[in-house]
Amino acid sequence: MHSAVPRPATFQHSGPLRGTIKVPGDKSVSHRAIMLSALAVGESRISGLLEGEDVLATAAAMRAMGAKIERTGEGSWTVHGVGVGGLMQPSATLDMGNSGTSTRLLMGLVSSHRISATFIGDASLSRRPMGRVIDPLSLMGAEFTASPGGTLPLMVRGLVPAIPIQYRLPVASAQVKSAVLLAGLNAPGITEVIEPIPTRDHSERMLRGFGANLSVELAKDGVRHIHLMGEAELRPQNIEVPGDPSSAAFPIVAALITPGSEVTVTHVGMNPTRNGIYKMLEAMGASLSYSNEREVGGEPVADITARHSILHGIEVPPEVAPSMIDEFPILFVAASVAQGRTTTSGLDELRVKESDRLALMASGLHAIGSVVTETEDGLLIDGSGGEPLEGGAAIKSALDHRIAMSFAVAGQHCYKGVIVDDVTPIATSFPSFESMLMMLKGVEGSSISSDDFAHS
Ligand SMILES: O=C(O)C1=C[C@@H](OP(=O)(O)O)[C@@H](O)[C@H](O)C1
Ligand SMILES: C=C(OP(=O)(O)O)C(=O)O
Repeated sequence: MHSAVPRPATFQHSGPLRGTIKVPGDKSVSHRAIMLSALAVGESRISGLLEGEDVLATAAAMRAMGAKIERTGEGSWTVHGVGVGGLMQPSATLDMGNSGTSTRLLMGLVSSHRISATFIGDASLSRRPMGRVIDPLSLMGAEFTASPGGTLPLMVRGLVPAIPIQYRLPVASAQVKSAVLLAGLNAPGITEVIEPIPTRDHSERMLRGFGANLSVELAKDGVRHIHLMGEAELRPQNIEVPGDPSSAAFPIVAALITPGSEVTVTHVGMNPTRNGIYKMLEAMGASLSYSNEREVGGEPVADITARHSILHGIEVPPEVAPSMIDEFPILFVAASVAQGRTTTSGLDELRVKESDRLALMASGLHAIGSVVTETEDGLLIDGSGGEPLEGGAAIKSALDHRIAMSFAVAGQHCYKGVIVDDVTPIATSFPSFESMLMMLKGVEGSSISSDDFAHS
């Protein structure tokens, strides 16, 4: 897990950002690739895996439950699965670090195996609500002993045979959907998840790719019904993980707000359940172009070119939220330098991520001179109209990688730069973020720390 020693860094404005980069593999797809490979019978090969701390926590947990997982090269991994139903009793607690996805999806897997597991995590993860997965998994027969408020540390005891259920998601969450489906893999009969608001569908795509009997029916009212036949036998696969659209959003917004910039990010996942940020940036006037559109590992991908653009404020429709749920922090940065007001609502979920992202973005943007109003479920931002913000403030990243990266990008548009008090959380999802930013800025020696370039 990431070092307990905080590392501050200063991010200054620069000349144009230029270049072509590839961002690391998609975090959601990487977690699922490890988990499903570990449940297949035989050897799967994964390329382009995100080697960030969150995914490494998933890999360590699957190893502790019997899968053989090896790194064979940069981003290249082989996994010998144990078969659905074959997970073994872990001998120690499972440390999930900072990762909500690892925790919730693995709680699902353990729930339908004859094993028990204790999950622990860092201070941020230990505050996040697990009741949303405890509820359906209890209906499937698993037993839980959780900390007050349904938080970590918690213990799960699985049941075999688990009870297949029909479950309507009370919250738009791909993690809850996936936890139920993964538990359903080893339950006799059909597990059905009813999804009133669509969320990222990587689990559905990949389960089908591994040979599970899964169907999705779109009812007349637009509600998705996902059926999975349990006691599945998964066949090993070769999986290529697309680049993470959530990570790509940071260099893309940096290019959009920095005069003279042109940046291309290749091989970016363009799954329609994930690309809301790009749609909203375009609605704000962003110059984005897409090329080399193709399919990789069952997911659409494209190369995206972003050119500096005059952005204007918009009203973000709340129904777009699930398709860009992790991108609001960086959207707020774009909004803070746009012309006019950007309005967001329906974002209660942002309060239970790695941090309360509404509160932290509001206070941080205010501290660097942006005009922000925090509401119960969103932010209203009156942009600077392209003028740089004052900057100069020290921002708390609060164990939240996306807060750290958002303010690193905001530093690009501040007279006095931005100090991020701790950039170590960035390693959970985008370990090469700082060197990538320096490369685009044209700063020599991409391994020097951002403290160094701040004074160069
Ligand atoms: O299923 C996933 O891989 C994820 C789902 C989302 O969480 P919720 O399910 O809590 O919305 C997202 O915020 C997270 O980064 C990854
Ligand atoms: C919310 C996130 O991840 P997780 O829930 O897996 O911690 C994220 O990556 O922004």
